[in-house]
Amino acid sequence: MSQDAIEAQGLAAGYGGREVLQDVALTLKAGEILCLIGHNGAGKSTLLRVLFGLHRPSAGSIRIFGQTPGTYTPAALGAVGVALVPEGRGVFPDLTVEEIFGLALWSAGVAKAEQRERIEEVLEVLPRIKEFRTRRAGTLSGGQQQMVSIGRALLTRPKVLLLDEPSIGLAPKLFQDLIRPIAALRETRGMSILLVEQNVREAFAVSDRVLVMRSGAFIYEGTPADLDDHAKLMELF
Ligand SMILES: Nc1ncnc2c1ncn2[C@@H]1O[C@H](COP(=O)(O)OP(=O)(O)OP(=O)(O)O)[C@@H](O)[C@H]1O
Repeated sequence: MSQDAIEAQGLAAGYGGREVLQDVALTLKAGEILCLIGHNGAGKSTLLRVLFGLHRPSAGSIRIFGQTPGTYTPAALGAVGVALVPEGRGVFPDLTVEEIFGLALWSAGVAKAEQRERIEEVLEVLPRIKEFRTRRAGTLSGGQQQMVSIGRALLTRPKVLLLDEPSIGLAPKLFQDLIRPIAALRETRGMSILLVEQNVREAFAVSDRVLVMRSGAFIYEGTPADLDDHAKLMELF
């Protein structure tokens, strides 16, 4: 039985008859940080949505730790330890950070007695959330909202984290401060991370492997060091 975190074969998906992903095969190894890059519209978000059961593929198969969940829905994926942090943060602006976390724990069915422990765990990874935990999300900066969005995903103790362009709207230093503690969860918890990013410098610094997508298919696979050559990267991107 495969112990890869995600193993997808022959994935195809699109919108209204227009194919966006074509015959995509992807393996995310257990405990690996895999960076997915590509130009706008290449299909990266569509792939994450397919992997998280938000968009139904027209062909292909997906296994999570060697198993195919009975129903391939976000709830079923959440139950086997997959979490998605979508592009654009998606935090409810009128709720406080504590309320957002409370809602996430409630929807994940975490018993009241365990909720505090889960929140403390997240605050250990992202301690700066403590500074603004009683504030409404709509009043927070982009970086703070991104922290809340990732923190909310961590509350479910995911084994596999799908991150869709967490650097959007963040200064490079802020993104570095955010991504490094998340990447460290690979070491401390064996978490596997699929990171879609445009901020190549910071993303490569934490990644084991890189996939480049163009027009719905992978055109290159290598290590961050292989892509150190700026000209090569530009040619692929
Ligand atoms: N809900 C949708 N309905 C119709 N077309 C869509 C939808 N979402 C995405 N698309 C189209 O699918 C293609 C791939 O989009 P996708 O968002 O997956 O790319 P991406 O690589 O994540 O790009 P970006 O970096 O801009 O987010 C694009 O042509 C986009 O316009």
